[in-house]
Amino acid sequence: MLLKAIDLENKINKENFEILQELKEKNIKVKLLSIRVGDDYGSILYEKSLEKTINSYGGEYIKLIFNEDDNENEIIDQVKKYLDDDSIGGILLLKPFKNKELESKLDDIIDYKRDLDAVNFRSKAKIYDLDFSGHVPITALASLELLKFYGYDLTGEKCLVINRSQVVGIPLSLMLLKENATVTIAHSKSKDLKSLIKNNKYIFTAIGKADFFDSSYFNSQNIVVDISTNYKSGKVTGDVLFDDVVDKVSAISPVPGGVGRITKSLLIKEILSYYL
Ligand SMILES: Nc1nc(=O)c2c([nH]1)NC[C@@H]1CN(c3ccc(C(=O)N[C@@H](CCC(=O)O)C(=O)O)cc3)C=[N+]21
Repeated sequence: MLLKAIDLENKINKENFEILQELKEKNIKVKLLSIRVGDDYGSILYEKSLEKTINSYGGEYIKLIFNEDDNENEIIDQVKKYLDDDSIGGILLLKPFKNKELESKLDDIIDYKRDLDAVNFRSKAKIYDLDFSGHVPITALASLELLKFYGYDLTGEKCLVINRSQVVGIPLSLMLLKENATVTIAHSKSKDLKSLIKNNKYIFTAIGKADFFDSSYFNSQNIVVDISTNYKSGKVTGDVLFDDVVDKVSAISPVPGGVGRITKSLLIKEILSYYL
């Protein structure tokens, strides 16, 4: 089965437009601030996707872009200036980038209420507590929502998460735990990914290597959620060599047209809630 985004995306977008109508009546304009340091491909793609969407909502997209070697204090000062503007309903710090010290400082100046991807220490503490009532990392949420939309119940199921980042692997693993799944976390240094994949039913991958997993990795029980957006030969592609794998597995989400599209719609949903 193909776990495509379109029906769930339409459902979320419909709800979003209804909220937007309410906001328009109150003369409220939606404003999103994103911060990028460096030139990560997925981040640039996300920016383009968000820009189009925010514009279609008549909102405003404020995009801050810095180089990896820009002065750290200047970056922080610039960001702080925008944070004073409380007409901005959501703040997104795009990841990954190299400077971890700067990343951590930026994470924690983003205030909790507008912390769309739950990077601030208070947001993270709630997630650690398996309390997902505030903002949660949207890509992780999108992966889970896509499966739920197609009726999958993760209770007691073996799930393998191939990623250990703050915005994908860690929060997704905790969200899966909350769904009563049995979770294994793998990463770039994991040995024998093949047998790990064969020993699990649900495979969530965000290793960021274009077309890395061919059909030899999977069996007919696997349900594959491809979270990555990589670039290869002028095209957007996931971690899974889709054409080779699609007929072998039980279900797979495509890239593009899968998790990324849900992520974008859910981000809009999250930011709209600030203004209600
Ligand atoms: N803090 C943080 N949170 C993120 O969620 C995050 C991030 N940093 N850094 C970069 C990656 C990448 N990412 C995408 C989300 C949606 C699309 C998207 O809209 N994709 C569409 C369109 C792609 C196209 O233009 O073909 C699709 O897959 O169908 C792409 C990429 C979020 N990321």
